[in-house]
Amino acid sequence: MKICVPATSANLGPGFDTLGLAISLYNQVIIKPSKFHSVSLKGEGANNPILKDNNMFIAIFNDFYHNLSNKKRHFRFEFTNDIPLSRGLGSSSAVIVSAIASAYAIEGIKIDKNKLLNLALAYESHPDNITPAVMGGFNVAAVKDNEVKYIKKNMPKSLKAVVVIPNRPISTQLARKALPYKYSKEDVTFNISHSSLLTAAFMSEDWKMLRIASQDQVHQKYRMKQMPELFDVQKTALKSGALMSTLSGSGSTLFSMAFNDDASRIEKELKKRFPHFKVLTRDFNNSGVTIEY
Ligand SMILES: Nc1ncnc2c1ncn2[C@@H]1O[C@H](COP(=O)(O)OP(=O)(O)O)[C@@H](O)[C@H]1O
Ligand SMILES: N[C@@H](CCOP(=O)(O)O)C(=O)O
Repeated sequence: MKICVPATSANLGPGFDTLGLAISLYNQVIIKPSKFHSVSLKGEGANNPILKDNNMFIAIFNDFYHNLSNKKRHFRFEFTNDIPLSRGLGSSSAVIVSAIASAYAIEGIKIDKNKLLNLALAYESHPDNITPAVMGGFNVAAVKDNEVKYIKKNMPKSLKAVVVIPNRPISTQLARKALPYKYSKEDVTFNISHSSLLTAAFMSEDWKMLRIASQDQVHQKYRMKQMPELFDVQKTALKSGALMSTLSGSGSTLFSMAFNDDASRIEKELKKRFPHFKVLTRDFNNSGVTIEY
């Protein structure tokens, strides 16, 4: 059985805890019945002791598996991770979503994607990564009575994501604590207007509007000053023709969106200016988590 889940970029500037989209960069796990419990890791985090000794995927999988099954079985888990850890590309959401999906799949129980999303919400309270991780595409999401209410739009093939992944992580938990407790009415109004405009721009495919609509006053400046080079990355991406360039989730990745024809020039420029960071160009993902039995 094979589960594949995409990376996600949340917030998209002003849409704090609300907007997110899925990128064609994946974590994959193959699970096989086995005589003993065993784990193999390839790719991101392969040498990280946390993933070997205290793996969040295995813990969540076990929570669900023990509730769903009355059999005592052991498994071999073969992970191939392309989503970097704590870089703002939704690695924790990918783990949560794929672990829950795996526990159902290994028991042969079909799980509706809406149910999967709401189960994932118990592990990550903000819905902006888990929604695109499950559904794919661009999503606007809110939580009401422990349920995610969302609207999805498929991303067109004419656009690409260009991501700049720094060599240092930022923990989402700590980055959330770094934000102010209170905001001025001006900042709140700024974000409501820009987030609404951004959503309308995605829905109507008015891509030229993104540069203005993706501005934010609520989280980026507080987080990016911990890694001031990120301001230069953002400026370089926009100067090279990106439609928008925003801190991906809580960072440290900078996400930019561009027309296909502009993406390779933007990638080249970013690689030249920031040789110590990883720069990737990817399509968007519209299918979300996939399960192969
Ligand atoms: N492939 C993985 N396997 C197991 N746990 C993971 C994996 N990727 C991330 N995690 C867990 O998620 C944490 C990172 O979460 P977080 O700081 O929210 O980063 P991100 O911005 O990438 O979502 C890691 O410290 C680890 O506990
Ligand atoms: N809205 C959240 C998004 C966190 O995304 P991640 O990919 O950094 O986990 C936030 O901004 O805290």
